[in-house]
Amino acid sequence: MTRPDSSGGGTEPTVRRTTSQSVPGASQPTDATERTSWAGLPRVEGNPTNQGKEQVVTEPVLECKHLRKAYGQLTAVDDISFSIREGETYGLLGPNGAGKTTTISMVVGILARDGGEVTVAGQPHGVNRTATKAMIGYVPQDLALYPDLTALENLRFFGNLYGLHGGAQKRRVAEVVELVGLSDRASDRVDKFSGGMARRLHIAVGLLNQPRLLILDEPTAGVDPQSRNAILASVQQLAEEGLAVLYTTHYMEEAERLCDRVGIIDEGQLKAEGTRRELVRLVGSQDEIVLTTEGDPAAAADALGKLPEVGTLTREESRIRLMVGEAAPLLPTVLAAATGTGTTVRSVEVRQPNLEAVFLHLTGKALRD
Ligand SMILES: Nc1ncnc2c1ncn2[C@@H]1O[C@H](COP(=O)(O)OP(=O)(O)OP(=O)(O)O)[C@@H](O)[C@H]1O
Repeated sequence: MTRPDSSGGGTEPTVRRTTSQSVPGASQPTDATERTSWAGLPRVEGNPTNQGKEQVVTEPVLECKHLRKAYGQLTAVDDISFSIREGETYGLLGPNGAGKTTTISMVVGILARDGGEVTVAGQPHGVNRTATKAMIGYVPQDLALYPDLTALENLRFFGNLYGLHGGAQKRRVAEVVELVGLSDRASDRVDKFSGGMARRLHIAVGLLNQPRLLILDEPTAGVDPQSRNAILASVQQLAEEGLAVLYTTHYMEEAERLCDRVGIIDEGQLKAEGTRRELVRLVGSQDEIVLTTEGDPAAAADALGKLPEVGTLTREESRIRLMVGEAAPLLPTVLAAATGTGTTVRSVEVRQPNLEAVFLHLTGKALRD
């Protein structure tokens, strides 16, 4: 399922194509209301990118400008800029070796950058900046848990490192355990956990310090579908409650399901950035409607071909394929035209262009090459 975005409504796509394409800033919020966020911070309702989500008027929680990192002759990150606002989930989507981990390592402040700037909540951030690091929760790709301790013992250990003690620690540990859905396994040793449960605990550790920015590096790599769903649901909930989330993945489906905006990264460069709809517009693709009919498919195809909204139409026996702009609002018209000829429509399938197609378009290769 893809979350709605605010790029519809007949407006032109705002994706700019440059070396690194970007959608600047996104639209300004209109309906701001104060409330308290999950992180305990005052926040303003609203999200710059999603209709149906809340809009935000604060400055970006994270702003990266012209990040650059080379390993010897290899430029692993080449002039990458992006920003993330409160309540927004930003996905870095790219294949293995694209530069995702190098980028987020600089954002976290565990890798010195060769160039560029990072600000967290408006403050300069870097390897030696503890004040801004305290606002970040980082969940690295490799698990950093003690297998012979229970989940609770792990959380208490990391809580102590964060300076959380006594009642505050107890409350926070209970909150994060609940949030990742591990309350009933909290007293079990981690070496008894499935890979997915350990990943969820790993996220809980990253949340202990009530971060404003949560950074997750491929958190679903190698986990079972149930844990994957639990992880995605937790991340979604956290973003809804006000966290800014930076999420790297090479799974297109996750980027589509979870992220308000996606940056497509390849060979160290941000090739494009925007909402799913904005990115898909780059390809210029149309939705495809496939009807399986019974009765007189030729007559149905004839009637459908006369609809002004229908572009290319092809028919293979009882299957009729139509290329249209946006399929959803057109379905009643399409069905009425087909059945108006006395033809029965057995099934309707809508296929939308996806980020895989965008990636192919921008880089000339498949995401999973
Ligand atoms: N410490 C290092 N020394 C030398 N080269 C490195 C180092 N770390 C990463 N690289 C190289 O930099 C490039 C980007 O790597 P990076 O790990 O950032 O990619 P990634 O998109 O996170 O990939 P993955 O999904 O496999 O983690 C790759 O070519 C990688 O081999």
